[in-house]
Amino acid sequence: RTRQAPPAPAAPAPAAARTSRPVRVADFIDHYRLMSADSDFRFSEEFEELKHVGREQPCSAADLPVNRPKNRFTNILPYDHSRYKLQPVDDEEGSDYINANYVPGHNSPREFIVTQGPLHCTRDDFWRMCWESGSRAIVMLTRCVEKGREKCDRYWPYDTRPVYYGDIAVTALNESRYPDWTVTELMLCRGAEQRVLKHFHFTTWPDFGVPDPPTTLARFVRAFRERCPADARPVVVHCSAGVGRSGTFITLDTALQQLAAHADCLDVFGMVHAMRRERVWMVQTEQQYICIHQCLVAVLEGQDLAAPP
Ligand SMILES: CNC(=O)[C@H](Cc1ccc(NS(=O)(=O)O)cc1)NC(=O)[C@H](Cc1ccc(O)cc1)NC(=O)OC(C)(C)C
Repeated sequence: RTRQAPPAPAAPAPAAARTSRPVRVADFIDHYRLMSADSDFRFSEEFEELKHVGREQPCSAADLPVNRPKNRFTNILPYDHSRYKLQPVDDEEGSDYINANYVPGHNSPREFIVTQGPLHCTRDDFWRMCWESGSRAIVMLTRCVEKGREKCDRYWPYDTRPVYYGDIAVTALNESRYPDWTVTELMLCRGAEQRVLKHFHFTTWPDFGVPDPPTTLARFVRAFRERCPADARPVVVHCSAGVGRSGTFITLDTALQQLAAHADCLDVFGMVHAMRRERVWMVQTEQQYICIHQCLVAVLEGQDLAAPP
């Protein structure tokens, strides 16, 4: 009787894609040196692992014909499961739609509402989102025009005269200008209700790039946290597409709050992985991913990153 060969061992299951890569704070500076060696070779490898995260999720609302004109870019659409929904208006199809997603931060799984730079035709929806979400802060990370291209509508007043966006009146109360950002206090009025909202506008961050020097971003994050209302309401964050610069800002803000809370580890990979499950391409470029690490190294080295007074 011929002996049958034993069955071949089952092929090893493919290594489950990692969702986190925590680094001990005590080792972070050495970790940065290792990752950046050989022209950032290991940063490139790690960033590449994030490429497809979340991309299998549907964006059916964004794809509706009535909503297509509301998207600034054809390839930056909000996933259905995490999209911000406006209060529907009567039975108007698409009236609950805006290109925006909830994204987690240090303080809550829905700490941020990340959105595209408003279009002229969506700026009333943008203010409705700010009002209905109860937000008390907007972080803007693009200029309205960059290299001759419109990146974002001028959706807030140029001076102190009130401007209506739909049924919401917005009035600029005061403005503080610094070399790399401007903070404006805005009064919002809807019916008999009034509320103050702070607008933090970073003005020197080139699209697809990083601030120069990168640590300017850490200064801005500090300035934002020092002046942001300390409550649980969502912070609205946008750039032009609402993915690259917005994701970079949120990741650094989250990591700096973890350091301030004396965390033992930092998991930048895990933060970006979690954000990309909620919105596409959060932290868009490898340089932005490295910039986050450079800011964290500067903070750990004790560099003076005090925000301006
Ligand atoms: C590389 N550029 C882009 O992908 C931008 C969207 C985008 C993403 C991120 C950022 N940076 S930001 O998030 O930091 O603001 C700006 C713009 N998309 C477009 O320009 C897309 C074209 C495109 C590019 C790349 C791609 O893989 C698929 C389609 N163009 C486009 O949507 O054209 C319109 C505006 C006329 C409708």
